[in-house]
Amino acid sequence: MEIYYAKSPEDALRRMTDKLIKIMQSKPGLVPFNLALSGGSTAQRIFALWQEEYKQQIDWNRIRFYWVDERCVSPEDDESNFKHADQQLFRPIGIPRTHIYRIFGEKDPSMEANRYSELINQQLPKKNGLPYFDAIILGIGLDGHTASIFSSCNFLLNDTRSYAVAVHPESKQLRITLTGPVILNSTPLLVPVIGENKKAIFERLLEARTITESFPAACIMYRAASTSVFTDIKER
Ligand SMILES: O=C1O[C@H](COP(=O)(O)O)[C@@H](O)[C@H](O)[C@H]1O
Repeated sequence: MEIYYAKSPEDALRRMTDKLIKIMQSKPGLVPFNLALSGGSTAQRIFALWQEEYKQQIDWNRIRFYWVDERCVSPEDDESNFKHADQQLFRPIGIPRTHIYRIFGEKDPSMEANRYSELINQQLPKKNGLPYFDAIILGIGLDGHTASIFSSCNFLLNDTRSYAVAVHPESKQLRITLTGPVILNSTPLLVPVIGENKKAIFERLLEARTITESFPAACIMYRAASTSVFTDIKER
């Protein structure tokens, strides 16, 4: 796991974006470039930055957009991961709708997890017998979850399905999440860890010498072949 320390949240996100651009440039013939997005507040800051500063710098037309997770709500709901990407990125940049593969959070969760698993099985190339994304932007929650794999549903770290239903441990909100095997098959993982409120979990991540399944983000980030963390938290 490599860690890039930046002096501000925006700088950390710029470094992450520059890395993404380099990854894309290192595979010039690779069309489409399949990118899985996360949701939450960090993703919203990324979309705002991309819209403001990267409109001309990213080869948007090559990218096909997928999600690592979605909340089981309608696409108009403020909780929808798709809604924020759509409002802050896709519409302002003018991404063709055919390049966007959203998870239908408004549909029956189990059926939708199966449909989306099937979709990525058909759309994505495979290695090790599993589909893979060309890059994943992966978040880390304050409680150590990643995607929507919480410690209370850590069996999803080893689930054989590509996407499955998860339950938020406190709100009980249903989620659809990418599972561990496909995340680990899809490196590089680009992990933004932004803001003072992430300091405690970031330090726990750095100290997590023994990877326990009660800390899903550590399980994924230490096991992945390539994880790059971008943070504005000061180096100790
Ligand atoms: O619930 C979620 O949380 C994580 C972290 O989000 P953030 O608000 O702390 O940036 C996110 O990566 C995930 O996609 C999202 O659904």
